Amino acid sequence: MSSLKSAANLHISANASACAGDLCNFIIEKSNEAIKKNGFFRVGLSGGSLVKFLSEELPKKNIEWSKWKIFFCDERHVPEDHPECTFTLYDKSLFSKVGIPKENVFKNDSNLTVEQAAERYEKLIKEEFETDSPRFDMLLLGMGPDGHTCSLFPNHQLLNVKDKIVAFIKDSPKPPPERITLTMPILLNCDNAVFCSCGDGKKEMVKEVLENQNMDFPAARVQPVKGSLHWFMDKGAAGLLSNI
Ligand SMILES: O=C(O)[C@H](O)[C@@H](O)[C@H](O)[C@H](O)COP(=O)(O)O
Repeated sequence: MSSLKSAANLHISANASACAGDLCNFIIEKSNEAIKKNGFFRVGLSGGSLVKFLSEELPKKNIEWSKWKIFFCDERHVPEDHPECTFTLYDKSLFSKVGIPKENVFKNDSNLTVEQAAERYEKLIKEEFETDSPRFDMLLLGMGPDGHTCSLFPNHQLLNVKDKIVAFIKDSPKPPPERITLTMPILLNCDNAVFCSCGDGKKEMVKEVLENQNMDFPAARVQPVKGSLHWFMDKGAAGLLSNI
């Protein structure tokens, strides 16, 4: 089996700021391709450090925001005024600045139970994509120090969910505990799975995932079947990779 590192497109920048710039240039290139082909760019965003990277760089770019349809790869199931709500973090630092139409951002409904919220979000995605097997143009992913991505954590039964597009978790090892998340089959059925991981603190896990392809770690399992895999990193996160 070829290593994931050889299958992935590696983009290694000098530092996190350069990585954010390279990532956003790539996102715009792919968004323009998707808009030209389908009229829209349908993208899933993760939380964490990605919020800062995208919010710092994307407002500087010339983007047809009315052609973007934004979903969340995962979302903490908390009220919108909660400091950990990924939608609100993006809304304050990005959406409110670029004037993306509100109807183009598909957010969680925290007034429901987490079970109901997952069901609602799955229905929303199926309706928007007009199919029961939606294929995102791009999923923007982070990787935690434990190798999780979205809200798919190591040794968690959620990793094996195959009959759902969106699932819920009530015992997330990364707080807050209740979240909704895209499932692995959706991550594998997208045109571009794009990880962004920066900082020395990620280098051991980056090696485990990309070089050792240790499938205990969810991020190692993300290799789109008919799509492309991209890893945007700074030198710190890529520090233990050989022959790069
Ligand atoms: O909402 C979340 O918590 C994220 O979606 C989560 O999956 C994140 O992407 C990773 O934890 C990496 O986060 P960092 O990039 O901040 O390390």
